[in-house]
Amino acid sequence: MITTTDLTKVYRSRGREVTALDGVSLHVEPGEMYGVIGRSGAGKSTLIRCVNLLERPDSGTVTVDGQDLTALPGPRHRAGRSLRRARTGIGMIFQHFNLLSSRTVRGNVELPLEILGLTRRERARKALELLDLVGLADHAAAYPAQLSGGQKQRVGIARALAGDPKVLLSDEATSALDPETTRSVLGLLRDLNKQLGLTVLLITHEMDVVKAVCDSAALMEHGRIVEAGVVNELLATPGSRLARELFPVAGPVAGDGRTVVDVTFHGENAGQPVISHLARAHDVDVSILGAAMDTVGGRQVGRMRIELPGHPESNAEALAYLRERGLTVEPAAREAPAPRETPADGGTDEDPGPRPTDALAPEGTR
Ligand SMILES: Nc1ncnc2c1ncn2[C@@H]1O[C@H](COP(=O)(O)OP(=O)(O)OP(=O)(O)O)[C@@H](O)[C@H]1O
Repeated sequence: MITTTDLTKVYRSRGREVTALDGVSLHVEPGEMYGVIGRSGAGKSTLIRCVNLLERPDSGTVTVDGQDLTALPGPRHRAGRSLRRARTGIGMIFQHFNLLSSRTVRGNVELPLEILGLTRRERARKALELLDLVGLADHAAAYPAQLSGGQKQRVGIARALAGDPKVLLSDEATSALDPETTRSVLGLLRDLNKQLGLTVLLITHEMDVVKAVCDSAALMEHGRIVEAGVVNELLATPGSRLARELFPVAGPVAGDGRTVVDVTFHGENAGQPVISHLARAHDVDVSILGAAMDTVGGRQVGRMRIELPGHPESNAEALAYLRERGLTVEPAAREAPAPRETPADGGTDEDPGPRPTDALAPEGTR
């Protein structure tokens, strides 16, 4: 549904050049919720703004619903008619909602409908239908200042859906909201994704957002996608940075005469008492050093750091037993280093690593 090929974008200001996108290729399947995660300055906003050509890439292509938007004619800083038409199929929501304070809730949702040329009566009907969809029909006459943040974002979502888009772009839409409101707005996005078959591309710096709603995800650093894939598959991929970021497990890593491994449970095996079976079948004492369990896409997933006495070679059979049961087993690594500061070797012994839940928080918010 969305494909970007080798996108590059360099900003030039006051003699300085900043490469915001450095060859970004991304593919979002129809009906998918796809999260792009990365730290501040990674290039996420630039990427999402290139998808609807609010920002024109220097090179590369953007195809949405089979149409190459980069090939559509238009002066450099103004969209041509064909691009404007294509954009009605792409809704967008923003971190700070971008509502007009002088218009009522209904007036805000009607704005794109006015631009689309609907009659007054059609606009009113459609706006109320959209407000009903986001659970705000009874606030149609209110002004944005009278709404909570979550309600404002719901208005933003209703407005974004005015052109019956197939694609919704979400630019940090929950970053200004508290955790509970975040959950409810993400729940709404998930419902709309299912109900309308809406493809959602969202950018975020919060792993919890990816965990809560994304089918697929990409990790972005310095204008590049460094890892991408289906979240459930990444969780089963040894060495996956995203898996480590999604389920960080604390605890000491391997030392003398000990085997310390990170085990990822996913799919069927998440509910099985595999560790106690391991202890019995191999007559081995298993210590659990750390664990993180959660639900991804409605399925229980988790990671656990376990320690077995003896060297890894002496535990080869026990580790094979876990792998045979479909678990991903890999040598315990330090918690995933924050992307921006990642040293090539993954950290030093002195480096305690980032805290588990905020590894990707923008600087200044931690
Ligand atoms: N209009 C601009 N002019 C100059 N530099 C820019 C412009 N927009 C973005 N940049 C720079 O491009 C890089 C990528 O910025 P971008 O906003 O895309 O990152 P981001 O991952 O979305 O970060 P944030 O979450 O802080 O917005 C940054 O170094 C930023 O300073």
